Amino acid sequence: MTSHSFASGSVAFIGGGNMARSLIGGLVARGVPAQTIRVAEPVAELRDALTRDFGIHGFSDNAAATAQATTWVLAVKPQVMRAVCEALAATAQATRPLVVSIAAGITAAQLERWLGGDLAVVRAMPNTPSLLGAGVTGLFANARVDAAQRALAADLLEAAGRNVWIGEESLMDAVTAVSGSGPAYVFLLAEAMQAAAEAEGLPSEAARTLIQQTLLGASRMLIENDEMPSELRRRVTSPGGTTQAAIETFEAGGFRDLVARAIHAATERGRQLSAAND
Ligand SMILES: NC(=O)C1=CN([C@@H]2O[C@H](COP(=O)(O)OP(=O)(O)OC[C@H]3O[C@@H](n4cnc5c(N)ncnc54)[C@H](O)[C@@H]3O)[C@@H](O)[C@H]2O)C=CC1
Ligand SMILES: O=C(O)[C@@H]1CCC=N1
Repeated sequence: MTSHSFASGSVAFIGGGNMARSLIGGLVARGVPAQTIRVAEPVAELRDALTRDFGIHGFSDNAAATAQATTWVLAVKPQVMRAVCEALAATAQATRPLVVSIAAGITAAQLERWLGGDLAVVRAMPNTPSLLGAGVTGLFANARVDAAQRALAADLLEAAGRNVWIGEESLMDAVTAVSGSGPAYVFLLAEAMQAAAEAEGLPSEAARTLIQQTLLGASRMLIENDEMPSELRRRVTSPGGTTQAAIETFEAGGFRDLVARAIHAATERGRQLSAAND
């Protein structure tokens, strides 16, 4: 951690599911003292696993978890966010924490309103590679977030990977559609490649290794070569060769348009989640 550690206060996670687990694991791995991390999770097995694996404090009650915390991370599903916030409004008004939400769709204004108003809110959109410290998080801060709180939120999410600050909140639904959901698109590609490889006669295990290492190697080239994807693709594509045959098939099938429509659908769903759970 940098100088903005939570040693002066503590961080309370509300909801101890998949994403909270990834973020908590990242914080502990980066040396944040476990005794400064609290989690409220109603499912006893999940709560016990978090306290056992990371040595953090577990609570079944949200109010108890937040009572001593200067930073709250709201990590419940969008569908329960309003009820969770409204039940914590009195505590929020009494203690004025920095509120960080990772929920898809739910806006900073909604969170502020449900928590009683006039609060510093950071909306964050991490992704599951956070578990490995290889995540990326889009962050938006409302006007009440000061420089120290901004640094605190950045530290919190940097434990999970890289951060990208977004100036306009309306773009957070596009962030969600690109990087929040994005790992699933890569996994879908891996599933489709696996099925196609087996259809061509490759043994399952051999195909698995070929696909895993291809996705890893291509991702590393995207980052480490720092060249446009189109240029990297050009170098794989010999004229009249095998790659060209595949790429022409993708293009003829409307691959780019399909990706655009998928990301648009995810962006729209983010907006709908905001309206549906208001
Ligand atoms: N899974 C992902 O890839 C990502 C998820 N998100 C967001 O993170 C949030 C959580 O998602 P996941 O971790 O995937 O879901 P999850 O279902 O694994 O975790 C949510 C947890 O909240 C607990 N919970 C339910 N009601 C509660 C309450 N009243 N008080 C406290 N805890 C309660 C549940 O028992 C569950 O363990 C969602 O809002 C989602 O939009 C954001 C980025 C990526
Ligand atoms: O699918 C979802 O709604 C969440 C948000 C981004 C990834 N998972």
